[in-house]
Amino acid sequence: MGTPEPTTEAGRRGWAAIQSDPTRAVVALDFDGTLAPIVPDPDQARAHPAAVPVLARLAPLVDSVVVVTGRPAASAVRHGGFTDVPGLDGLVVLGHYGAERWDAATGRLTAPEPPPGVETVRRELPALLRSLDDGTAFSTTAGVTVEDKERSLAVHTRRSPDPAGAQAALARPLEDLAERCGLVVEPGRFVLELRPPGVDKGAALRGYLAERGAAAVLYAGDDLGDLAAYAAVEELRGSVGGPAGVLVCSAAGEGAVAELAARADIEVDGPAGVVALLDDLAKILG
Ligand SMILES: O=P(O)(O)OC[C@H]1O[C@H](O[C@H]2O[C@H](CO)[C@@H](O)[C@H](O)[C@H]2O)[C@H](O)[C@@H](O)[C@@H]1O
Repeated sequence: MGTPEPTTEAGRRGWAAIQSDPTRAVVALDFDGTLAPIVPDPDQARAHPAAVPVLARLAPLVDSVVVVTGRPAASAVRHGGFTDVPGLDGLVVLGHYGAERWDAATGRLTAPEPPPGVETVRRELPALLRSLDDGTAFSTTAGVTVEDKERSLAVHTRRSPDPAGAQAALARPLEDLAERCGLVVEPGRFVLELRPPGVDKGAALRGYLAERGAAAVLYAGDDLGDLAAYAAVEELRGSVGGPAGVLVCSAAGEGAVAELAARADIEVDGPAGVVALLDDLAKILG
């Protein structure tokens, strides 16, 4: 199969800009659902087997590769297998939507202290979930799991008998708890995350592109949290002198986000499709 073509004029300009001056192009990628296939247990997620090899071939051909993720940076590094990879010595991981940063070049992790509201949520969340449990197999909380991300807590419904129904039923009580604790609820693919406000993937990506002086960016994502990065690319590529950009949607699996697909320039079939696209790009640039 041939390389997918961007379907919009702006996307075609972005794709052409990456090829005309790859040394000023940034390849920015979400982790779960984009580099790593979605699995029921977040702790079992791993980068697609071909992801790290293709990134290692692509990174030396472009300005840089950056992973922009809702995971803690250390978690993405661990689950991605990003340490000590020849070719990925300049890799940057922006974790917790940009609140954290890991640099492969130094191995240094910058992770500010979580605000006190996170500890309050940690204390109160179990009782809140118990109060919503009616004791049946189809209870709102059946199969619901909590991922403690240190700076935030994520309530996952993917393993519920009704993932979308459980997510909808939990939204209001979790929003109330988040608000009382000075946090916000970040919705995602069968997940509601209670996290500190003030950062998003759009701001994280903008900051990184400015730091690199990028003339072009490819951004690939699959989840609601990626919409902020999409918005940043859309705004930047529409501004005079701003970097060109191409938006890739990694669309696959239950809970895939229709709005991303609608705004993307290129749609691919999950992490395997992302890897194939990056492989094509590496071949074009190599
Ligand atoms: O920004 P991302 O890298 O896409 O991270 C977003 C969240 O991804 C993870 O949850 C999602 O993937 C899990 C593993 O495949 C899946 O079980 C879950 O249903 C998805 O929502 C991760 O667990 C979260 O911490 C991230 O915020």
